[in-house]
Amino acid sequence: MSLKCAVQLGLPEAVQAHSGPISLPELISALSLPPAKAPYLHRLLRLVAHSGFLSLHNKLNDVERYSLTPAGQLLLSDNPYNAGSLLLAVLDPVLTEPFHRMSAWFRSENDDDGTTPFSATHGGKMVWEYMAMEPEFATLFNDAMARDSCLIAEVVVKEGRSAFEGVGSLVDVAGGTGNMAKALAKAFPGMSCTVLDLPHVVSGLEDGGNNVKYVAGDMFESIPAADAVLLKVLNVINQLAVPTIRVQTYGHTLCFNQLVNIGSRGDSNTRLPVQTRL
Ligand SMILES: C[S@@+](CC[C@H](N)C(=O)[O-])C[C@H]1O[C@@H](n2cnc3c(N)ncnc32)[C@H](O)[C@@H]1O
Repeated sequence: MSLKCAVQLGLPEAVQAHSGPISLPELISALSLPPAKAPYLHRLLRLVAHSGFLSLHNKLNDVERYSLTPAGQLLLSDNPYNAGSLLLAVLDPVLTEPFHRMSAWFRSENDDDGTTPFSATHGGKMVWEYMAMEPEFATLFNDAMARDSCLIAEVVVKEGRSAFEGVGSLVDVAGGTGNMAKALAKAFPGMSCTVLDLPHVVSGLEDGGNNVKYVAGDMFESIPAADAVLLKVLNVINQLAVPTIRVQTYGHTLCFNQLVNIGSRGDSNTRLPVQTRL
């Protein structure tokens, strides 16, 4: 929550904009905060530094100064790999409120009606159902995931290159707005990529060039045929479902435990015999 506050205040940008490490009084002024808040900002800075996002420089003339660490640079809003938007999305009350209900949920005996802490908080709606009906939060969340994909895609392309050799077609299941697929299609021009996601996420998105296309659908109903399936965020599927997919459907993992071989191209659509309960 301290980090969320720092991001909302624009602290990373203010630290970055200063020529050299910045002091508390200089930050108070750069952020246009009331001078009386200085002791509290000092505590916040200490916490953010302790978490590894700021470096605390040796006291020069008894003045503490701060600069961004490499992790802190990821919080800058103009960083293409910005992680601040993901932070703001996951710490939005829409997603944090349900955690306040978890103990009550554990104690309740009506689990078989499918209620989750999220649905108990949000009028009975499951998370993706909620997003389909709340475009403002869905945009915040989808943009955050898209930014995250830029960072992860670069690592995957660099470190996991060999896993894609011989893959002519790939479907990114629950691929969001398609940044991962676009990055893979760019890195492997011979591979055609399909992004499967729910209609409210992909409808209206333009196919990204010759080798990226979007398919609106439900992964629990069918998945377009392809050489390989990419599941970037496994916890989209509940913990019980993941082994089910590996064992019953594909059996063999190709890459960073989220790319799964589904056999030869041209297979008929694959069904996942699982249900999500997020
Ligand atoms: C945590 S996001 C991950 C998005 C993307 N894979 C990424 O890592 O940036 C989970 C995605 O799963 C999608 N999703 C949830 N249930 C789905 C379903 N039944 N069928 C297809 N997509 C689904 C959501 O719309 C959302 O885009």
